[in-house]
Amino acid sequence: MDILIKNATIITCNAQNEVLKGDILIRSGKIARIAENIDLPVYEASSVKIIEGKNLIALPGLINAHTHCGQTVLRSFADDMPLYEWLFEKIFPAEEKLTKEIVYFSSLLGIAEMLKSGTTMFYDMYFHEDMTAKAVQATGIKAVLSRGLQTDEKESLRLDETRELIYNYSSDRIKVFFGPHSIYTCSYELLEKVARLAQEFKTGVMIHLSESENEVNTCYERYDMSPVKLCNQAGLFDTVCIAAHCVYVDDEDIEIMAEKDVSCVYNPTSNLKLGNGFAPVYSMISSGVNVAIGTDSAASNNNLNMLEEMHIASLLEKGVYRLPDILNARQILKMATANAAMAAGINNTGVIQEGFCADIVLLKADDINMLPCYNPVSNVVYSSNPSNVYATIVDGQILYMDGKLFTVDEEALVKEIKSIEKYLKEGI
Ligand SMILES: N[C@@H](CCSC[C@H]1O[C@@H](n2cnc3c(=O)[nH]cnc32)[C@H](O)[C@@H]1O)C(=O)O
Ligand SMILES: [Zn+2]
Repeated sequence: MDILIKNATIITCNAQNEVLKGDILIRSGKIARIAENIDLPVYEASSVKIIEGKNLIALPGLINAHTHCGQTVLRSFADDMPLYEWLFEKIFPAEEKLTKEIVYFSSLLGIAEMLKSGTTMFYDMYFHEDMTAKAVQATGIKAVLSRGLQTDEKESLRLDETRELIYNYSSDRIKVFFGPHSIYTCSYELLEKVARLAQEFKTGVMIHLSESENEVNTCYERYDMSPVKLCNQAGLFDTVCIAAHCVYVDDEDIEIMAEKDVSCVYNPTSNLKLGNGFAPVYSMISSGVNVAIGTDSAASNNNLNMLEEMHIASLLEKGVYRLPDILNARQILKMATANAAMAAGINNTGVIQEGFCADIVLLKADDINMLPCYNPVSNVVYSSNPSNVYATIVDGQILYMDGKLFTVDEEALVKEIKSIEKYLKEGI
C-alpha cells in the first residue's frame, strides 16, 4: 500500500543537509514526492495509508555497516577479554556448534532487534550466510552479505559458498560481497584471489582491518608492512572495499585509503569492549576517507542498536581528540545513512530524496526523552533510544510500527532462542 506521511520533520541527510517540515509520498516502494503539503486526489485517497507526522521525525533508515547477524545467539557468551582470546578460545569453538538452523534464528533475532531500533539495512559477514539471506528475505530488511573466508582446508568450499550466495540470493534487497575475514586468518594468496574474484563478479569486499595492535605487529613480522599496505598490494582496494575497524592506521595508511576510496566502518563499542582502543576517524575524515558506522556483533557490543552506536561514535572521538566540535550530530547521522550506502556503492538509499527507495525511520519527537527539540538532529543522535522508534519502513513496506513487528513472529522467535540457549549451554 502506498503511504503519505503528513507534517513530519524530515531529516533528509542529502548533500545540503536539509531539514524540512512537510509531507512524504511513498509510491510503489519509492519516495515519489516530498513537499510542504501533498493533497491526494479523492479517487486515490482510499488506497493510500496516511500517517500523521506532526509529532514524528522522519530520517533515512539507519545502515549498520558491520555486523555478524548469525552470531546474535552468542550475546553475553564471552565478555571482558581481549580480541584474540575472545575469538580463538571462546568464539571460534562455540561457532562449531552453530547449525544452519541456529544461524537462521540467530539472524532473525538480530534482524528483529535492528528493525526495532530503526535499521533498514546491514552489512554482514558470517558462515551459513545462506541462512542469513533467508532471514533477510523473510523479514523484508536489506543487506549486503558475505560468507566469511579463511585459509584452511575449507578455503575453497567457502569460496564456492560465496559464488552460490551470489547466484541464489542477489536481488534488489540483497547484495553479495566477498568477505575475507582478516589478514591474520587469510593467506596472502587468498587475499589476491579474492581481489580477482570480486572484480570478475563485479562486486565488493568487506574485511576486518587493523583492528588490534597484535594484528599490526604480526603483519609487520610476517610481511614487513602494515595491514592496509598488504591489502592494497594484494589488490583488494581495486574494487569496492569496506574495511571494518581501522583502529591502528597510520598517516600513510589513511592516505592510501583515501586515494583508493576504501571506506572505513567505525565500530566504537566493539573497539572499546575488546580493549582495542579507538579508530582515528577524525583524521580519516579530514583526509577524505568515507566513514560509516557499525555495531559489530552482539557478542562483542553487546547489542545491534545503531541509535546507541551513533551516540558513542560521536562522544568517543570528541573525548580522545579533546575537541568537542568534531563529529557533530549531523556528520554522525550521515555516517549511519548516506555514507554507509556510499561505502557499498549503493546509490538509491541512505537519503530522503525523491526517486530513492522508501527506506525510512519515524521517531516519536514528543516522547519525554526527546523534549524539548531545539535541534531534531541532535535529539536523534544524542538523546534517542529504540523506544522512540515509531516505524521502520523498507522499500515502502512497514516492517515495524507502534511496537509490532509485521514480518517476525516474536513469540515463536523467543521460544526458539531460549531452546538454542539451552542447547548451547549444555553443549559447550
Ligand atoms: N570462522 C568462519 C569464517 C568466518 S565468519 C566471520 C567470523 O568473524 C568473527 N568475528 C566477529 N567479530 C569479529 C571481530 O571483531 N574481529 C574479528 N573477527 C570477528 C566471527 O566470530 C566469525 O567467526 C568459518 O569457520 O567458516
Ligand atoms: Zn566483525
